[in-house]
Amino acid sequence: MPSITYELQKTCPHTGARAGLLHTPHGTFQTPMFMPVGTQATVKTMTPEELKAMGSQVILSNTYHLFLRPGPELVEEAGGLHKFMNWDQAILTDSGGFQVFSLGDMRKITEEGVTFRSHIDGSKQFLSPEVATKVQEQLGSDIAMAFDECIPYPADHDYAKRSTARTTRWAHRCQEARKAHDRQGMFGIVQGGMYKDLRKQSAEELVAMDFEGYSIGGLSVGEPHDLMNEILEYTTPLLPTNKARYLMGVGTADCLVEGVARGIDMFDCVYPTRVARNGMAMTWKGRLNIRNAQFAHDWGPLEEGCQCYTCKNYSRAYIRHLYKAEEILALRLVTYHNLYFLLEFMRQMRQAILEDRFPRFRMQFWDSFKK
Ligand SMILES: Nc1nc2c(CCNCC3CCCC3)c3[nH]c(NCCc4ccccc4)nc3cc2c(=O)[nH]1
Ligand SMILES: [Zn+2]
Repeated sequence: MPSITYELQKTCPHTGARAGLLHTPHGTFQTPMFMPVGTQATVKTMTPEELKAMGSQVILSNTYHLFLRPGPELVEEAGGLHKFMNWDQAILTDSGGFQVFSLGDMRKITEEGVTFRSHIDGSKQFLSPEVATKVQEQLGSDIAMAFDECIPYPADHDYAKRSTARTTRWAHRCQEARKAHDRQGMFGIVQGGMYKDLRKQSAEELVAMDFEGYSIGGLSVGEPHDLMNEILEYTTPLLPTNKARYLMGVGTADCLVEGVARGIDMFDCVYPTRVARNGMAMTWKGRLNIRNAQFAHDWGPLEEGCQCYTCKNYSRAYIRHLYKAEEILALRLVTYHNLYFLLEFMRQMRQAILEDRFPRFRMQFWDSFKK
């Protein structure tokens, strides 16, 4: 019995949207689901209790960052990530590919793997399918990601073809290197750039390797939303319906609703937590920067009707004051609201799918969402 199983509950008859459950060794979570990002073994400014209170059931952490600091050995000594950070629900770790490739010219890619300089102390480091697989086993996440190259945008067909073929060979090496199938699942990551022929080949070859789930990588890398949706529309149906699909790096309401409409079950993004630290609050009508002078005398909540801890206890005027005074509580209150907003957004989409009214939900969203 694999450690990760997806249970399909309902598919929307008009779109590709679906609702389901993902069963993991650390509990089951509902899909579609947004996964808050905890890069360095913490979702910045939030405690595990607050994350649970807002309904978060799965969080992300990262091989790249934890490999460099504090090192997988220390986390292993703690008994794994769950014990280290006191989180007893599901954890998904990214394989570090994306972060290394975002280092730009501080890295060198070969068939063997990637050598790069640590962004912390400039030391020479090496990541490969084997190293990334071992580190994720030491971290003890419930879901690990295969080690891949996220192809930049734009990229020509020849580069995308060669890179995707290497990512497929790397995926096979990850499968070969795994030793913890019983307690850790691994997702294959579909690449192929913006080329449908390469997406098809990547998906088919990864599906043949029988991963516990599949990510669609190489998107949300600066391409227009229409192009992302076109690639999603083409690629998702190539993946098995009895396994979860995870779109990496997507975390704004407009992209989430279109990803759900095309059959995506899981999403992650640093966006809600990152922009919160800059005063940006996410709302059903778009986003607002609370530091703006227009909110100085605004005694209402960040968002009318929001049931989150922040909106039930604090005014826009107070939160604006906290930002102006550079008070740490400001970061916590907007982070809480942004994560709650996205989790609530996913809950409402899931409910709409289960009640056969997702197309109406999607239309109403677009009617009220201003860019
Ligand atoms: N392995 C892998 N990871 C990818 C990621 C990282 C996903 N979050 C990982 C977490 C683990 C820890 C850190 C993040 C991506 N993130 C994005 N877009 C984010 C765009 C964005 C960036 C900043 C703000 C807003 C949007 N595209 C991605 C593609 C890939 C990919 O192909 N392969
Ligand atoms: Zn709120």
